[in-house]
Amino acid sequence: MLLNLDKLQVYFTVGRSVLQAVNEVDLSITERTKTAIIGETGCGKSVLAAAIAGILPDNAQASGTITWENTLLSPKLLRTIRGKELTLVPQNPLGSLNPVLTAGCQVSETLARIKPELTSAERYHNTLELFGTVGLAQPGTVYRAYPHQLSGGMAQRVLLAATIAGTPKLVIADEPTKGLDINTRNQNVLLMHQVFAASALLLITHDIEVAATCNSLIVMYAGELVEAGSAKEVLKDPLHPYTCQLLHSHPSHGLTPIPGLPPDLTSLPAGCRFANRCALYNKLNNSQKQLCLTEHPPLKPPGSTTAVRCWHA
Ligand SMILES: Nc1ncnc2c1ncn2[C@@H]1O[C@H](COP(=O)(O)OP(=O)(O)OP(=O)(O)O)[C@@H](O)[C@H]1O
Ligand code: NI
Repeated sequence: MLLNLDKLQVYFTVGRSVLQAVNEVDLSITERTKTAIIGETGCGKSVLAAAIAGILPDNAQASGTITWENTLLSPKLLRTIRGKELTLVPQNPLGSLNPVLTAGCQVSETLARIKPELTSAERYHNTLELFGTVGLAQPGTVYRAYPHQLSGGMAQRVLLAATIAGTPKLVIADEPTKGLDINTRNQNVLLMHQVFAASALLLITHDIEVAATCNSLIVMYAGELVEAGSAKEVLKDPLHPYTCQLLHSHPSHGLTPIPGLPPDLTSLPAGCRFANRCALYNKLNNSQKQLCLTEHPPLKPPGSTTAVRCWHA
């Protein structure tokens, strides 16, 4: 097992209230698997990623256990693997590059940090090789180019070259396709799957088509996992009412918005967090509804490979 989360919990103290951003998340990621996380805005996707990468803000309090290759992921271990075996893909490629350094210099500097034993000639050579790996056609020209001379797509490739310099085992990408048109998005996703073929990928997205490119899919709602399973199965045959309604809110499935809003994370309901917006809830009898409103449903594997947090799914 590459990464394992056991009851990961993240709270924020905001003034006098406590905001439950991530609640008891259990999650396992094996080597080379591609996992997508989807869910509406504010459901805790980025906070979960930040907790794994150890970059939570100061007002966050985390609990639970994270293990990396079956060893407790201590701050010390995290310092040795971050930026190498565990890397993050930045959201805005052009903005993430230093405007006063050439593309080659930046990747070469990353290499110097990760592999201090390399000579500068070796770093130059390795950088050109990395540029080739990410599909940059004229590595020498790109090496000498400043960020403003690169297109968005080229900048993305330069950043990915820097990311694979450390031969990552896990790559976390938080909405890498945000704001891109469909063509660029498809190219980017394809490129990431090529470049990170040997790595595990945790891909946070709002985009169901992007999620469909992964093997596993995790659906989050109000800080919790509500459904987890194979991406193919979950997208074809969603079990949790939230997943069904989320998929139906997508343009390709009729654009039916989910009514209402997610609960306030500073005062969560005792029962199911989705009950007030749930289409299935409305079809239940009174005693079934009572269960939804009073008992918090556990995430249970209903016999198949998919796990669902719902009393009645
Ligand atoms: N530093 C912080 N202080 C207080 N609350 C925070 C902080 N960072 C995040 N939150 C809250 O934690 C919750 C989860 O936020 P998060 O950014 O993980 O959502 P998300 O699923 O990534 O949403 P989006 O899709 O919009 O990126 C939100 O309610 C957010 O307001
Ligand atoms: Ni986010």
